Amino acid sequence: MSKMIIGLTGGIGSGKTAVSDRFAAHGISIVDADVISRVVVEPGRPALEKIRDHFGTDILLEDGNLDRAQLRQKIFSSPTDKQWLESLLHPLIAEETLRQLSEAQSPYAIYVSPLLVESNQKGFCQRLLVVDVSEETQLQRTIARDSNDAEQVKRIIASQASREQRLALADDIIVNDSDLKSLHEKVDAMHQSYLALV
Ligand SMILES: CC(C)(COP(=O)(O)OP(=O)(O)OC[C@H]1O[C@@H](n2cnc3c(N)ncnc32)[C@H](O)[C@@H]1O)[C@@H](O)C(=O)NCCC(=O)NCCS
Ligand SMILES: Nc1ncnc2c1ncn2[C@@H]1O[C@H](COP(=O)(O)OP(=O)(O)OP(=O)(O)O)[C@@H](O)[C@H]1O
Repeated sequence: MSKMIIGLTGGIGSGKTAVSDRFAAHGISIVDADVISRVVVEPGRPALEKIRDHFGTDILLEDGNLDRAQLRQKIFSSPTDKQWLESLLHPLIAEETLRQLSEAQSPYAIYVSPLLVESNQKGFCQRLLVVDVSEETQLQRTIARDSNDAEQVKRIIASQASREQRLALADDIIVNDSDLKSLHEKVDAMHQSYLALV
C-alpha cells in the first residue's frame, strides 16, 4: 500500500486526466473515479439494471451499453434524477476506489475525482491537489473535446463546486492555463515535492 494518497480534483475539463496521465508516466498509481464510474455500469452489473428500471430501456444503446450522453443530458437537467443516480453509484465507486487504493504500490498514489470537494470523499486523502483553470478555459476545452453544447457544459459547471470552494480546500494547486508542455513541467515539480514528503 502507498504511504500517502493525494486527492486530485478540478472542474469539468480542467485537466485532471492530463495531470494524472503525467503522474502515471512517473510510475505513480492512479485511481480514477470517472474510470470506475464506467466499470460499475457495464452490461451484466446490477447497477445497469437499476438504471434501466428507473429510466426505461431507451437509456441503453442497441448493444446493451449505457447511453452515457443521454444520461448526462437527463441528470444535468433534473436534480432529482442526478441525486438518484449518485446515491446508486457513489457507494459502488467508493468501494472499488478503496479496493484499488489498497493495491497501489507506488511511493504515493493519486485518487482522481471531479467531486472530491462536493461529496465527502476527501476523508481517505492526506493532501488535496486542485487543477485550476478559468471557466472560459473549462468551457473551451470541454466543448472541443466532447463536442458538447455550451449550455450543457455551463449547467455541469454550475452543478459543481466553485473555483473558490476548491481552492479554499487545496493543499497544492496546479494552474493549467498554458500549454501541455508547461503543465507537464508543473506536474514533474509537484511529483518531486511529493516524493520528498513520503
Ligand atoms: C452522467 C454520466 C453517465 C455521463 O458520462 P460521460 O461519459 O459523458 O462523462 P464522464 O463520466 O466521463 O464525466 C465527465 C465529467 O462530468 C462531470 N460529472 C460527472 N458526474 C458528475 C456529477 N455527479 N456531478 C457533477 N459533475 C459530474 C465531471 O467533471 C466528470 O469529470 C457519468 O458522468 C455518471 O455516471 N455520473 C454519475 C456518477 C458520478 O458522480 N461520477 C463522478 C465521479 S464520482
Ligand atoms: N494545458 C493544456 N493545453 C491544451 N489542452 C489541454 C491542456 N490541458 C488539458 N487539455 C485538453 O483539454 C481537455 C480537457 O482535459 P482533461 O480531459 O484532462 O480534463 P478533465 O478535468 O479530466 O475533464 P473531465 O472533468 O471532463 O473528466 C482534453 O482534451 C485535454 O487534452
